Amino acid sequence: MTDLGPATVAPPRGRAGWRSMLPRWSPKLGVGLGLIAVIALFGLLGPLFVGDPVTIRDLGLTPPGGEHPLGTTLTGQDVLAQLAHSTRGSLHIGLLVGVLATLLSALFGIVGGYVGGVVDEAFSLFSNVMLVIPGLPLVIVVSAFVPADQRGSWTVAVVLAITGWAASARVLRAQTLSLRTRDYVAAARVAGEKPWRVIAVEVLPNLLPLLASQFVFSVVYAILSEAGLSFLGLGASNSSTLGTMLYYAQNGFALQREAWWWFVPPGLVIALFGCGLALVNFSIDEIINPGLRDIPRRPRAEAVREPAPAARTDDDVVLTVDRLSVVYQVDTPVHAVKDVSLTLRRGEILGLAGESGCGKTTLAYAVDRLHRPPAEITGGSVTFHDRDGEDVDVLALRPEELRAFRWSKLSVVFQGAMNALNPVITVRAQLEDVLITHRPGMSRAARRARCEEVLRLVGVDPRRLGSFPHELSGGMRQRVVIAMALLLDPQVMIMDEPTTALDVVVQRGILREIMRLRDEIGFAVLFITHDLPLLLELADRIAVMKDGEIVEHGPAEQVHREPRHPYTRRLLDSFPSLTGERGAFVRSGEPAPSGGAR
Ligand SMILES: Nc1ncnc2c1ncn2[C@@H]1O[C@H](COP(=O)(O)OP(=O)(O)OP(=O)(O)O)[C@@H](O)[C@H]1O
Repeated sequence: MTDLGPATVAPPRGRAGWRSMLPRWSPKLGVGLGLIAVIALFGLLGPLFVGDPVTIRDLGLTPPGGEHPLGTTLTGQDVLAQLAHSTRGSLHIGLLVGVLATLLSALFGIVGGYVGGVVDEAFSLFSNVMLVIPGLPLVIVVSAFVPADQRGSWTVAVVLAITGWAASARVLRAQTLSLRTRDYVAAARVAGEKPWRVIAVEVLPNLLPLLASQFVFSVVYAILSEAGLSFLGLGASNSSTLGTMLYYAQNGFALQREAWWWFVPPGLVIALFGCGLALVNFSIDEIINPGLRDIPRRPRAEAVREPAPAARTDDDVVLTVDRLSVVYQVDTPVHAVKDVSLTLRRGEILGLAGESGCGKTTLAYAVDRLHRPPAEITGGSVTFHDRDGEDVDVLALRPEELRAFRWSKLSVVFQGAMNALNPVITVRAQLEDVLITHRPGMSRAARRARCEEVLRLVGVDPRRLGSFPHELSGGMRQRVVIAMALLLDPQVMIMDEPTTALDVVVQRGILREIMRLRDEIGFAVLFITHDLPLLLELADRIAVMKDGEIVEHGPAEQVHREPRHPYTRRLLDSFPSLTGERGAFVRSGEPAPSGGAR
């Protein structure tokens, strides 16, 4: 199933793995790197070409021009020379703090999180204490405590580093706690690797994008904080930085004298450098969470939808999907659903089978418009034929209409949906929530009665309404989700591998329940699975999907006895001796005569 959840950092494997940890080229990254490169070069090489920044001339304040492209200060010192040396000083402190704070946060966050136990508790306590101490006042106190003549750039860097690592350590700890439970980390531990090696080889590479982002953040924090400290007269005494420049400009009443050339350049360099680092940070964020990437906007000429069919051709049809196409607009666009046409009749179970990756989930999401960028519907239509005779063009519904349509006319049960139940809310509250949203006029008593009714329908004791999800078995939770999908008496239910996570016996029980409910209530089901033999037992009609296309479509019996497409034959052959007589197990609950109960 398409993973729409939050992205996690995948373990690096081989060259491709390392390449995936580099930021993708984007205008943001280009501008960010450009700004950083220009300012870094200016700081590195500029001092070699400009004169002495401390030389006092008998010029006083002079505006930019001639010999002094950025003018002079009150004491006749060249602003350009000061700017070049100050940029170097600020970069020096920024880099020192970036490295120190990143090392500290890695030590307390990663080592603590991985080792656990007392070490983690002690490290965590220390990080928390550092976190609640207000940063700037502490920096001011510590800086003021160190005598001015000993307050070099190293001292200032150390002070800033010890006040700026704790938040990053918390983030790294949380990520490490999650990583240490991953199978490949457990495998390395079981294989007898030493803890430092597991951290270095298995854990650290996964945290590199995060560490890089923390480093960038620390550099920005350091440059800005140092500027603040220097502005207050508490900065490094032996070096000039952009902050000291601003401090002297302030002391020389540059603003009042309208000597903009004195304070604007250092302010601008700080702002542009921060801006450059922030832009690079965006690109690093995109490695950690690819979902943040910009989706390239493509011309939508081919995406013009055809209007939905004006009228249904068959009174029995409840859903018509006509030539639906869905494309994932990524670097190399993925045409996941190609011109798919399906009709679903009232009360029928239509099975959609196909191997993993053929586009089943994408289709299920698109039919209910639950797809998210980069997925885009590039053509076709979805029409819902309501009981009352109205035809609804699903792709044309406005957001409000769509909200009302979903769940009450067409509900969806996704693979692993049982895990979607909120663990801290009772089953009753979660069921009632749906009714409160969609049936605001319903009385409390009626809501309760309906919740009990649907639970009974799916074979769960209504006394379980007061339970929390963790108090139910996986099968019961899945039944609760199906009950939730039934609450508003929908005419169509889309079920995407609803029982895959369950053991065979529970799976069979639920499938029998679905068939019984379909017979009792009469809703139609679009049942999606990779398990074709299962559909042979369950579905009335079957559509077989391959590479985004429907390659075969017909009554289940026909698909079973006379599969026309070679792919269908291959799918059937891949489950040779496991398939009993069609329908024997699910429909009657008896094992198949061939002894092939699946
Ligand atoms: N976010 C995405 N970006 C790019 N391609 C994607 C994205 N999500 C899915 N795809 C691609 O779309 C195609 C269809 O995926 P989909 O998840 O719909 O398949 P599926 O048949 O439901 O598979 P499964 O049974 O394993 O869930 C696959 O080739 C997949 O790689």
